[in-house]
Amino acid sequence: MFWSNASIKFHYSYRSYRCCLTLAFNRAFGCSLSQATDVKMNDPVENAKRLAAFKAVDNHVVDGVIGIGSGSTVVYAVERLAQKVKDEGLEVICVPSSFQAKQLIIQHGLKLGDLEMNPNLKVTIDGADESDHMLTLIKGGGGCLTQEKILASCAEEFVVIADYRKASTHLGEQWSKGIPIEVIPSAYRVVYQKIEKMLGGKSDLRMSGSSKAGPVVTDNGNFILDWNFEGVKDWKEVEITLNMIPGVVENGLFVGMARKAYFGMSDGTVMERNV
Ligand SMILES: O=C[C@H](O)[C@H](O)[C@H](O)COP(=O)(O)O
Repeated sequence: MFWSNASIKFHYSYRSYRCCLTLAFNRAFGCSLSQATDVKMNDPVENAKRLAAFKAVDNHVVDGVIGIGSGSTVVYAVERLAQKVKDEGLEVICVPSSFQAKQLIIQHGLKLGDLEMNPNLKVTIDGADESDHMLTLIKGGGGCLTQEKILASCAEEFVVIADYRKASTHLGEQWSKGIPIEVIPSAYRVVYQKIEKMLGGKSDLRMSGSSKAGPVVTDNGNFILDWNFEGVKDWKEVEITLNMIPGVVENGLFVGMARKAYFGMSDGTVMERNV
């Protein structure tokens, strides 16, 4: 690789900037940069996710089978679970909702289960893209929703963890990317047309971005449509209508499933919502 003088200069000044930052950090807090990974926790959103996740695990996880959702907030829940297994001898079997969740469970040395062996879950802990005041959720922003909904449906308790940006009064207040809908690839076009005809709004086939040409492919080998809804009054009806369209595998509306949510706030507190 050939570097220009300008990029070399930038590289070295960035390195020395990082170095100074590390030293200043170590002096100020008496710990290494690795302990403070961590600097990430200086990010109010990451900190909020972590607070919510830790509190949910502390309040809801007991020995037994636990459903593990997907996304960036769940990372902290798994971290906390692993701590509790190590420090308190908690005995859990973790059932993943995605490839990502499975990797997290394995990386933390937790016991991995599946729905075939462990169909009854004590609790499922999962993130959300948005929640209204009744804990109606939009999920699937990260492409995982079908297994998540299955795990939520198999659990005695379904607990949501999220940061403050996800807590709305009505869906669509903060989340502008629509309702994710997992579809059989060959049917995406007809599903798209039917949704438009039956419910209005517009759908977009979710594309992969720069790392792969073409659409996002889910863990199940399907595509995702993001439906930009308008004027919805009854979310349960919409959830059912979407799932009745041939070719739809599942949609990211979770209606009446969650009874408890923890939202980490920017001031370091955790807001709890129950329904
Ligand atoms: O597809 C992804 C899942 O539904 C996630 O739970 C949701 O997108 C929330 O993810 P995050 O915790 O990263 O905000």
